[in-house]
Amino acid sequence: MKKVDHIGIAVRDLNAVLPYYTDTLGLPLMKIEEVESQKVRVAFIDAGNVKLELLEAMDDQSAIYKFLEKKGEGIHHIAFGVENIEQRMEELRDKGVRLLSDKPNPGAGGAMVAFLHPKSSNGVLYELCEKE
Ligand SMILES: C[C@@H](C(=O)O)C(=O)SCCNC(=O)CCNC(=O)[C@H](O)C(C)(C)COP(=O)(O)OP(=O)(O)OC[C@H]1O[C@@H](n2cnc3c(N)ncnc32)[C@H](O)[C@@H]1OP(=O)(O)O
Ligand SMILES: [Co+2]
Repeated sequence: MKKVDHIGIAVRDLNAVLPYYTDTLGLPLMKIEEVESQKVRVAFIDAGNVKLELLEAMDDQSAIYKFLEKKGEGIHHIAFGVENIEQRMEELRDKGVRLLSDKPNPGAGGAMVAFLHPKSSNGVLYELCEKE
C-alpha cells in the first residue's frame, strides 16, 4: 500500500455539511463529483496529507444509503492508494481476504477502486484505489 489516499465519511446532506469543513474547519474544497457506478455524490476536502471524501447517497440502492440507515453519519471507509490494483486484489484474495468485487470498478476522479469486506478486515471497510 502506497499511502492513505482518502477517508470516506457518510453524510446525509452534502450541501448542509460542507460549510462545517470549509468555513468552520477552514479546509479547502477540492471538487464535487457524481460517481454513477457507486450511486454517490462526493466532495473532496483537502486535509493536507490526506483527503476527506464526503459521501452522499444518490438513491436508496447506494451503499451509503444503507450505511446511513443502519449506523448514521460518520466514518465509512479508509482508502489506500495502490499501484497495479488487479495484482493487489489477487494477492489479498490469495491471503484469504474477502473482496467485494472480482474486478475493480470506476471510482471518483477516474480512479479504479475495489473494496475489502469489513468482515475480513476486523470491522473496517477498506478501499484500494489506483489513479490512472
Ligand atoms: C466513490 C468511491 C471512491 O472513493 O472513488 C467510493 O468510495 S464509493 C463508497 C461507497 N461504496 C461502497 O462502499 C461499495 C462497497 N461497499 C459495499 O459493498 C457494502 O457497503 C458492504 C460493505 C458489503 C456492506 O453492505 P451491507 O450493509 O448491505 O451488508 P451487510 O448488511 O451484510 O453488512 C455486513 C456487515 O458489515 C458491516 N458494515 C457495513 N458497512 C460498513 C462500513 N462502512 N464499515 C464497517 N462495517 C460495515 C455491517 O454492519 C454488517 O455487520 P454486522 O453483520 O456485524 O451487523
Ligand atoms: Co472512497
